[in-house]
Amino acid sequence: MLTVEEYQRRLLQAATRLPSENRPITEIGSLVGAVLDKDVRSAVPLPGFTNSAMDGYAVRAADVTTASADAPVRMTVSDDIPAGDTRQLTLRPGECARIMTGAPLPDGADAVVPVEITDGGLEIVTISEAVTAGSSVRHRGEDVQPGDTVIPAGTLLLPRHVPVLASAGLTEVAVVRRPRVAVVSTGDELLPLGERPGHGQIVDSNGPMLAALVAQGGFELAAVTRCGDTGEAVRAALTPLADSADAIITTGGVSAGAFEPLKLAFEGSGSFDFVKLTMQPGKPQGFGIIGGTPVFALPGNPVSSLVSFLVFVAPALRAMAGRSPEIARHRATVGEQWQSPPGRTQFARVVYADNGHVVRPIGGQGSHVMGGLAGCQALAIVPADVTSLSVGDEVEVISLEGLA
Ligand SMILES: Nc1nc2c(c(=O)[nH]1)N[C@H]1C(S)=C(S)[C@@H](COP(=O)(O)OP(=O)(O)OC[C@H]3O[C@@H](n4cnc5c(N)ncnc54)[C@H](O)[C@@H]3O)O[C@H]1N2
Ligand code: MOO
Repeated sequence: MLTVEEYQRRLLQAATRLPSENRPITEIGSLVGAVLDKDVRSAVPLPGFTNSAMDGYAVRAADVTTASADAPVRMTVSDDIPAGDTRQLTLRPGECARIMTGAPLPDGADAVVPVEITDGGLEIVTISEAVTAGSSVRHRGEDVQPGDTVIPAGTLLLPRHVPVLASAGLTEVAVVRRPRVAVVSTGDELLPLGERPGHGQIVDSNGPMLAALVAQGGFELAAVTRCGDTGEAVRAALTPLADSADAIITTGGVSAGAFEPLKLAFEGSGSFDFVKLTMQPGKPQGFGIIGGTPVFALPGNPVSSLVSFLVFVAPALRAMAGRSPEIARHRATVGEQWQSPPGRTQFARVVYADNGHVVRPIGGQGSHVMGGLAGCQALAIVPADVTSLSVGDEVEVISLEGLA
């Protein structure tokens, strides 16, 4: 038997980072979740032009230094400058221009008087407070200079990176290609979604669940298919996918039964290993390489498949995508006691209390319990040498509430 950590290391060794690809900036939405392969340097200054930070009046600060509530300054309003105004304007001495947030400051102006300290006049405006030079002005290049690195290589692109990426004057971005993942459910008992199972049959739920986990993890789906319980059926399903996908995930057919199709297809081939792990759920696992493509053969029980994906497959896919392999964990306090099997790392289904600081087990830890799976919010990781959790103990937890 191997430990969880030993098996994780074995799979990570086989997970090589995928090559870089240049993607057009117009596909920026689909770049979120990818890792930058090269520094992003801005081609332009940001802001690109000096502009107003407030709705108000563009002025020379020197013209309003005496303005106060008791002695307001009255000025001629020479122009209206909305955002998007592309004219090159110059302010004449003694005049001001009504200006909106984000509109280009006219030459000659060096401050903006917010509309709130004026009477809002359209032809003549009365200003009742002084402003200093530079006030409410955003200067060209004050945020970013051309050539500045705005996002370093190795960064996982998130929504917060999008504004600067969109504005940096680039046409392409180099990112590590994200793995295209094929999902294959094995089992003669499986029916497609929407069909009503007869006696001995079930709907394939692992396929759609893994497809959702792949998408949630930020990877691409190459295919979601099913195949029957023979070695030939498995080989016929997997061989073409090895060409079109960067990784294949199968479920079922890896334990000790008389008809274990993954084992029938690949055991003894030299390219596949079937192992038992000191974990619960997720004990039987297989891993192999077909035509250069890694194949993660997960156990068929739905809970075992989900846990195996998070613990073994997600880290490997993340490494292929150039990301750090570890998926996020946090610590929580046990709020209700439970038992864990001796000699096994248990991934216990728990629910949160106290904003995620406290976890409680949910009833039914069987690997087939789909209702219980739907009801849990997190997996608590109980080390192999711990058999009993008591109220107040600390455990590490993988949240199932957010994105992986
Ligand atoms: N004699 C032994 N029996 C079993 C052992 C063992 O060590 N010795 N291990 C048990 C454990 S632990 C697990 S986990 C399962 C793993 O079994 P397989 O990976 O071979 O999976 P199957 O037998 O094909 O299916 C198990 C179970 O899951 C259901 N299933 C399968 N695929 C799907 C799917 N796509 N969607 C929904 N449900 C699925 C299947 O109908 C079975 O009920 O083996 C134990 N047995
Ligand atoms: O290890 Mo199996 O995955 O317990 O049900």
